[in-house]
Amino acid sequence: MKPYQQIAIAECREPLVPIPLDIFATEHLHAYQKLGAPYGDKSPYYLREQVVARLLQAQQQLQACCPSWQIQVFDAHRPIAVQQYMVDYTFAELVQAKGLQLQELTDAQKQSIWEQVHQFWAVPNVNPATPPPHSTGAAVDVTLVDASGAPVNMGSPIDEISPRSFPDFFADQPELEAQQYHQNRQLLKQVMVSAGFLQHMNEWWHFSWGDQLWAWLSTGANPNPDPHAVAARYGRAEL
Ligand SMILES: C[C@@H](N)C(=O)N[C@H](C)C(=O)O
Ligand SMILES: [Zn+2]
Repeated sequence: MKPYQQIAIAECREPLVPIPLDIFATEHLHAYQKLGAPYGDKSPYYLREQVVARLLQAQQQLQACCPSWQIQVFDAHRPIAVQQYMVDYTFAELVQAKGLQLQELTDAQKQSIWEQVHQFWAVPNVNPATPPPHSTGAAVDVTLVDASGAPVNMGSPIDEISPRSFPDFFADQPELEAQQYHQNRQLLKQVMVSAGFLQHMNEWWHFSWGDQLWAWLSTGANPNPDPHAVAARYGRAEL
C-alpha cells in the first residue's frame, strides 16, 4: 500500500463531466484505446466538474504567457478494467524489452519487473478505500503543444518506465537541450499548480486535484500520515 492510500475519502458526489475537447488539444487517437484497452462505449476524456474548471484555469494561465499554446490532454478518467489492462500491458512490454520470456521468468525477475511497473502505474485495486487515481476523475495526464500545434519537447515520452520520467530529471544537467526540457516541464508544472493541481512524484505529466494523492501531498507527503488531516474529495467514480 502507498502512503497516500491511507488518506480518508469524503466523497463529494460531484459528477464526471466531459472535457471540452474543442478547447484543449488531444492526440488524434487516444493512446490506450489504440492499444485495445477495454473502454467499451466510454470516453477517457471525462473528469470531475471542478477538475475540468481548474484545467481551464491552467490553460488560461498558460495562454497569458504563451498565446495560442494549449494543454494537451493525454489521459483522464480511467476505468479499473483499463488500469488492469495497461498494468498488464506495461509488464509484458518490460519483459519483452529485457529480452525475457513471460513463461520463463524467475520469482525474483517477476518481483523486480512488478516493482518497476508500480513505480509508475497504480495497482488496479477495486477496494473503494484505495482507488487508482485516474478512476476517481481527479487525475489527468497532460503535456503542452505550441501555437503551431506541435508537441513541446519534455525530454521523454509520457509513460516511459525510466528515471527520465521524474519531474526534475533534467534539472542538474548542464547541456542546453536538457535545460530546455527542464524549463518546458517547469512551465507545465507552474500552470497546473497555479490552478491548484499537484504533480506526481515520479511523473512529469501526471497531476491531480482532490484525490488521495493530492490530499497527501498537500499535507506534506508524510510517510505515516494522519488519515483525517485532509480528506480526499473524490473516490472511485464510474461513467
Ligand atoms: C503511468 C501513468 N499513465 C499513470 O497514470 N500513473 C498513475 C500513477 C496511475 O496509474 O494512476
Ligand atoms: Zn496519470
